[in-house]
Amino acid sequence: MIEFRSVTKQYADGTRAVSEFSAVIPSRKTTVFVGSSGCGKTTLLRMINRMVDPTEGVIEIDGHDIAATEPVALRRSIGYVMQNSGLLPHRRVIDNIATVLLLTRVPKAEAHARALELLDTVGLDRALANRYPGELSGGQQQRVGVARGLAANPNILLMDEPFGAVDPIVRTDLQAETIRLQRELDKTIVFVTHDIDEAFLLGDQVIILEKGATIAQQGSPEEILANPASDFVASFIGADRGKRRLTVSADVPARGDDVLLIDAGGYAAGVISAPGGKLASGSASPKSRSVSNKTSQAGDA
Ligand SMILES: Nc1ncnc2c1ncn2[C@@H]1O[C@H](COP(=O)(O)OP(=O)(O)OP(=O)(O)O)[C@@H](O)[C@H]1O
Repeated sequence: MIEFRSVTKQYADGTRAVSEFSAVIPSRKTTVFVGSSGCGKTTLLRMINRMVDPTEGVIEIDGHDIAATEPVALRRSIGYVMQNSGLLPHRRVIDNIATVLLLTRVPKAEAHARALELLDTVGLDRALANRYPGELSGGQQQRVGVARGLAANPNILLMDEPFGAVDPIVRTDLQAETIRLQRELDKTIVFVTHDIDEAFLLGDQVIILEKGATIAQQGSPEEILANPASDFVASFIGADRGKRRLTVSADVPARGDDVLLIDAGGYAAGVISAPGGKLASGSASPKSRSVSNKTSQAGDA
């Protein structure tokens, strides 16, 4: 569990990026910070691994104040995936994935063996191991970025707008992979996005933020959709615009932990079955939770 208690971050130039933020991020679930540009999402995320230190307040991981943990050690123990993958261009895929392991003095042969396993984990062919990042597609690069984030087998994985730069079809694949990985690997994932649909799809807990990382609403997608806490939230989730109709489906019987992915037209794009199920394209199956994002043609101009 990660706990923020009255955390404030004021940068040297006086910008108050985060103001007295308090929240609990449960273990082995996905929590999504979602909000407009500049509201403080990345600052919140980076305070978890001490890339940024708070000005005030306390952040605890499993009851331990992280201020007492040496920043480099903390950073290496927490996976981090960023937009544009952040891969080192002059290092092969296998070396990029193995970076943290090699830094922590894991023998090279062992680090490379683990990197190859991780290619399997993120659904990439091992034949890509010797390529350079520039020889991969954007979606493949992001998968390598996720593999690198997982290399040290961290309990916590931080993901900062990881799919912001890929096209919508690849993005849907990567989102499905993230759900599958969370189920298979049981990590605590903290995910940042400005895309509310992505937040509702991936998040067990969604925290909608306004400027200064002020919490507009915090809850499960179902809770937020059923009861937007304010006009701001209603507007942010698109509930009052007629542009999107976000609905919670109560009429479909639950079966296990299946998740139905619904495309922009409101059709079933696939089903992810638990545990560890693969995406089954086009099959419309019952689900325990679905967040439909039905985009009406008329309102989508
Ligand atoms: N190093 C810094 N020095 C000064 N101000 C900063 C610094 N980093 C971020 N900020 C400011 O803090 C505020 C929050 O930035 P942050 O990057 O956390 O927001 P964000 O919600 O992640 O935005 P985006 O979605 O655009 O990435 C912004 O006003 C930003 O300009």
